[in-house]
Amino acid sequence: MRSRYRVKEIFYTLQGEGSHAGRPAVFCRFTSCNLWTGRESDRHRAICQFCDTDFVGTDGPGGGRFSSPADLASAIASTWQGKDHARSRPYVVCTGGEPLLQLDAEAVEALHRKGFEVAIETNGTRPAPSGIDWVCVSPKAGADLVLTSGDELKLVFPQPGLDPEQFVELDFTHLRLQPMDGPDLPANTEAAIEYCLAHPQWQLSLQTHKYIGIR
Ligand SMILES: C[S@@+](CC[C@H](N)C(=O)[O-])C[C@H]1O[C@@H](n2cnc3c(N)ncnc32)[C@H](O)[C@@H]1O
Ligand SMILES: Nc1nc2[nH]cc(C(=O)O)c2c(=O)[nH]1
Ligand code: SF4
Ligand SMILES: [Mg+2]
Repeated sequence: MRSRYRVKEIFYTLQGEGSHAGRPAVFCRFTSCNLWTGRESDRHRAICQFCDTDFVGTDGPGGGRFSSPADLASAIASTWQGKDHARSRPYVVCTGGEPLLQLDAEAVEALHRKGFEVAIETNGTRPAPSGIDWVCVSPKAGADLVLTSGDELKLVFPQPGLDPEQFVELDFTHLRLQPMDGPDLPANTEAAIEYCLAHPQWQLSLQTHKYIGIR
């Protein structure tokens, strides 16, 4: 029980991506992923090779090991910096790494008790506990998708072997294409724009935090 949750970092910023872009949020980045070790020397043999994130260890700002749902929720609540207002609830985005290797119903309940609306960013390869308020699934080529419903499907584009068409009949409210960051970002952005213009059921998601220089 000493380390039920392993967390790389907890920080307060604006959600940069997807339908909630611009919304103030605490990000809780869980350590570890099932599609990459996180070591650069392993990237070429990973299932997911384009990851833009360091999720190894518990050494980031606010990171650590938390022994209970209440401890994790307290750390997240103490990172929220927004003033109380009737029009908004505190918002936490659980990400990683792959948060569904660790996030359980008890943690979600503890966050709700602290007054949080709970969102998740997941690769969709593991089932989600009940109670999460916003589920964003980002499928990865070569990984089986088990989470086939949610609020938002955010496809990193292009991914050889993944055609956006294969996701349109799934049970997601919003469909988003997010250009793959990396050396080909300009061309990937062009391609995503072209795809959305021709297939208006898809909307563009930009990683706005990278453009404005925040975390
Ligand atoms: C770092 S992942 C962590 C959450 C989860 N493991 C996942 O993949 O959804 C957070 C988001 O960043 C996206 N992402 C990761 N690398 C990216 C890249 N190079 N370009 C664009 N989006 C990327 C993921 O697809 C996901 O939507
Ligand atoms: N600002 C900001 N927005 C984000 N949306 C999803 C992120 C993630 O890494 O999961 C992320 C992130 O790392 N930073
Ligand atoms: S599944 Fe998510 S955290 Fe894991 S390597 Fe891919 S983008 Fe990174
Ligand atoms: Mg990120």
